[in-house]
Amino acid sequence: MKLQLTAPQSNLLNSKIQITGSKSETNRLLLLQALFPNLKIENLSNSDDAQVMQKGLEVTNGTVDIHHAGTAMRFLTSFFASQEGKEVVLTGSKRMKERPIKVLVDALKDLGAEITYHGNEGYPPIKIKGKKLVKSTVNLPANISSQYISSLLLTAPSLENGIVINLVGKITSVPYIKMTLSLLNSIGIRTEFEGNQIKVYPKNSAKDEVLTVESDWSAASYFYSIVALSEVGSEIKLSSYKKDSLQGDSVLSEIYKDFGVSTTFLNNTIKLTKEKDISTDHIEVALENAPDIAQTIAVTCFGLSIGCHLTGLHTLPIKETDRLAAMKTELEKVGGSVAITAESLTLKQENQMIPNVAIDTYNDHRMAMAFAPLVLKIPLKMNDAEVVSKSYPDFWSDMKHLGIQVKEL
Ligand SMILES: O=C(O)C1=C[C@@H](OP(=O)(O)O)[C@@H](O)[C@H](O)C1
Ligand SMILES: C=C(OP(=O)(O)O)C(=O)O
Repeated sequence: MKLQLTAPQSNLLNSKIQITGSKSETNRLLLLQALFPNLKIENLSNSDDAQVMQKGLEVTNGTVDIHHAGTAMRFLTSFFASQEGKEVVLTGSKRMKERPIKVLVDALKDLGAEITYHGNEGYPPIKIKGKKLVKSTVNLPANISSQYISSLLLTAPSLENGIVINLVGKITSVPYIKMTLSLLNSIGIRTEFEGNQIKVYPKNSAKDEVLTVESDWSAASYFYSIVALSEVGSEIKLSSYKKDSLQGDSVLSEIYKDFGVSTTFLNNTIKLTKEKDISTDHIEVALENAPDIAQTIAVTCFGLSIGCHLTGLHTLPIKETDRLAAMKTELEKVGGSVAITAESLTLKQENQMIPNVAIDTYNDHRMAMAFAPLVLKIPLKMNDAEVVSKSYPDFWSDMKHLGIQVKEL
């Protein structure tokens, strides 16, 4: 599906959007619910990634295809490795077969798991024969993806001896690890995280809890960008959010202050307001704790005609696409000048913007959603716009709700 995007005819005022549940929280809670069936979950994400996770958890034998869902691939690996009697092949999209999983497979094998590669060594597809895992101490490189760590932590309470993970190297995407631990704690599982060591204690049952998933903060980032690129006085309300979020991407409310956007918490709703025009021509942001909002911030800066230097982006090359390369290509198509390294992106301050460019989305939902707000400055075309369903299936209808003109070509 190719879309033509055109700016709203009048100012965005007082729109209110209900955002789907966090896909990160949802996929964790779905796994915990498979281990502890008395758990009830509300406000589940309606994303493709949550659906493949839900379906995957029901399989006992055969092939599980998780498409593009990194969390499902990683979380299900530990789950199936520890499920005696189940035997599955975990596979995914062409890109998933390029996303590394060796660190996690090695750790699980150290714990006694039986996992073999069906394609390239170190990458999906993998064949897993579930076994009772009784060893509990493992070392794991922590600088590639936090999902490997969360995967082990989520399955750990169901292991006879729990788990002790010694993290090696700099720990990346730390808020996602803390989210996993908080969710374990909320159902009564004991955990410890001190220095480079994490422990999860075993547990046979969980509290009879109803857990409500907070709406997705990464999805909120596109609205922060829209407000930042709008006239002073514009506002959008989003629900359902809370001040003490488990999601690291809630740091948006701080970061976007620099773009003149304020955040007001009103019960479970956040109101984003464009308070003032930006007064700087360059911004620096370290994003090792919030990698999923890097694309949004880069496009906001381009749209505001300011330069930026974004760091801590070393995980971006192994996400849905090589996001650093994709951002450089697409920002340069609309007139930007971008330099990338293995862990950073630098956008030069530039005033030119080329209208009506067709943005390529590289099977990456965040390429489509990060570029969409630029419509406030120039009309755009979006190739393969359906990619958004990976995390946010209602994205385009919510854009229309704001008054953005979205036409299928
Ligand atoms: O655990 C999670 O839910 C996630 C962790 C992050 O991945 P990395 O730890 O690989 O950076 C993030 O990019 C991803 O979208 C979701
Ligand atoms: C990186 C992402 O997802 P995953 O790794 O779960 O595919 C994302 O949603 O930006």
